[in-house]
Amino acid sequence: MAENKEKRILNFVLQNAVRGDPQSVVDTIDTYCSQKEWAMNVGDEKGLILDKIVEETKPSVLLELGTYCGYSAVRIAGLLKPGARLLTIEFNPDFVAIAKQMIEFAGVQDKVKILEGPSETIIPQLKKKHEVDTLDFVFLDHWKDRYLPDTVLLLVMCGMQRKGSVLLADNVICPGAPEFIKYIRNNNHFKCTNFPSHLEYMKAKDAMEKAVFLGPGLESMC
Ligand SMILES: O=C(NC/C=C/[C@H]1O[C@@H](Sc2ccncc2)[C@H](O)[C@@H]1O)c1cc([N+](=O)[O-])cc(O)c1O
Ligand SMILES: [Mg+2]
Repeated sequence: MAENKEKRILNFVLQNAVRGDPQSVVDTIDTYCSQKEWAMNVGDEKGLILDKIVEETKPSVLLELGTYCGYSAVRIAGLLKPGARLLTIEFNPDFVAIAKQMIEFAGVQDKVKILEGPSETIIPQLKKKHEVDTLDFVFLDHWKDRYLPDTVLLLVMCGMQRKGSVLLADNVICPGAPEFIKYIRNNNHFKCTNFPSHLEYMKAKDAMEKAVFLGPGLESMC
């Protein structure tokens, strides 16, 4: 495979991080991407917001959309209680290969399963093929124009959101996900909170949006 930025990030981790230590892998990626080559990891500043929300949610079954190099999968997995599992969807096979090695080096392969393919195909398979009943936590960090359709897909699939399920979306300012924000903030089945921050490794403003599902309510969602 051609040498590319993602391969260089992985090699930097393999040569500089501590095997089996998720925090070391995360810190090493942050060092590389803040000093050598920018990359679209959630990063250290927004990563702390992600950590806090994962820790307070105490999730057992989690879904991530957009694995990329595996930075947030490793970061999240390092916080999970025994038996909790993270499914992460990635459709670019090159990124799947990088993320797989990143996750294995960090020693969290027993907590993380990469599902290769586009979210619109994989989400409808979660229940039957991947034995998902409901999701406790969903991290949206893939193509920004997929945030809304995939959120609706998760809802429509019934039972994919139990009362108290948490959706956390990266980049709601930069690059932005305006249709998703408009929908989720006007949907009275969700309680939304915005977390202002900055674009990873940059000074530009960004934010994350947390949306807690309040349950289907009278007019059932299913
Ligand atoms: O574009 C961004 N993220 C898109 C991420 C995309 C990731 O998800 C899949 S797409 C997919 C599609 C369907 N199903 C699964 C994965 C891609 O192969 C990539 O691994 C982004 C851009 C900036 N930025 O500053 O430009 C900053 C960020 O934090 C970002 O997350
Ligand atoms: Mg992002």
